[in-house]
Amino acid sequence: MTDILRVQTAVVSYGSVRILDGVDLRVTDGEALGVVGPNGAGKTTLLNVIAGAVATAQGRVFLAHEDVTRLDPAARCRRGIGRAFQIPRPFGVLTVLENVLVPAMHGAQLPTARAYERAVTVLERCGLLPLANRRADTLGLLHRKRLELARALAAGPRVLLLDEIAAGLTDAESEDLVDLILEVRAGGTSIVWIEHVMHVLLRVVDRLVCLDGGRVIADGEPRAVLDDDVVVGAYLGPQPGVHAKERTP
Ligand SMILES: Nc1ncnc2c1ncn2[C@@H]1O[C@H](COP(=O)(O)OP(=O)(O)OP(=O)(O)O)[C@@H](O)[C@H]1O
Repeated sequence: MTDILRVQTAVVSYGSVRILDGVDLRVTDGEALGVVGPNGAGKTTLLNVIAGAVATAQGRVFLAHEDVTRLDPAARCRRGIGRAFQIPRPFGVLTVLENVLVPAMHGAQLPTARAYERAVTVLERCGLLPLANRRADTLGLLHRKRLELARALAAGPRVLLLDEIAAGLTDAESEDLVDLILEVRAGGTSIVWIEHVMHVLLRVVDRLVCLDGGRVIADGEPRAVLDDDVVVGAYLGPQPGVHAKERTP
């Protein structure tokens, strides 16, 4: 299987504190990878390294065969790394449609007419077409999350990075979002998804990586990773017989 994304030996420090300590990560084309780990493990920092928002002091980031290590987030977005943030970041004064047009024109670099077509298709797919002319700052949380996803999709990502997008949603709303992400995945987009809501994550991902203290401590089949003693210990400390998944919300 071809790797669509590869991180080699990512190292990030803030002052004397090492946040990522030589992280290696591979995502094969079409794969959905979940990233878990206790608070402060370095998950968002890893996503920042992939997206280009934070530089790795060592190592490399590859998208397919291209070394993108020195590219900024906008250039990585144009090449196919899309991102949806935990806290949606729409342009509040723009309409829903305008919010999706921006990445279609500047991320996917489509000419205006095609950007409109892309925006309408994505809004329809995300269930937002009826709200196309609403100002983004008037939307409720689920719709803002959908818009966040729509903005990432409008850029036409080959790899979609998702950061705790189920946070704050009800179970029914999360299920709704999962159905949408499953559709995205079925369309061939690879996914790297950080999520604390484990039952939501498990509906989508093929593989889980667990980070702790800036290192990968487990990588494999999702249930096996969650049952791994090292992972259980990272979440709970030494409490034999209690599993990470029982403690995760
Ligand atoms: N810009 C920064 N300056 C200093 N420390 C930072 C910075 N960004 C992150 N950190 C620290 O790096 C560590 C890892 O943060 P990160 O957000 O990557 O963890 P995480 O695994 O995503 O955590 P959570 O699950 O709580 O979101 C934390 O201790 C955090 O406080």
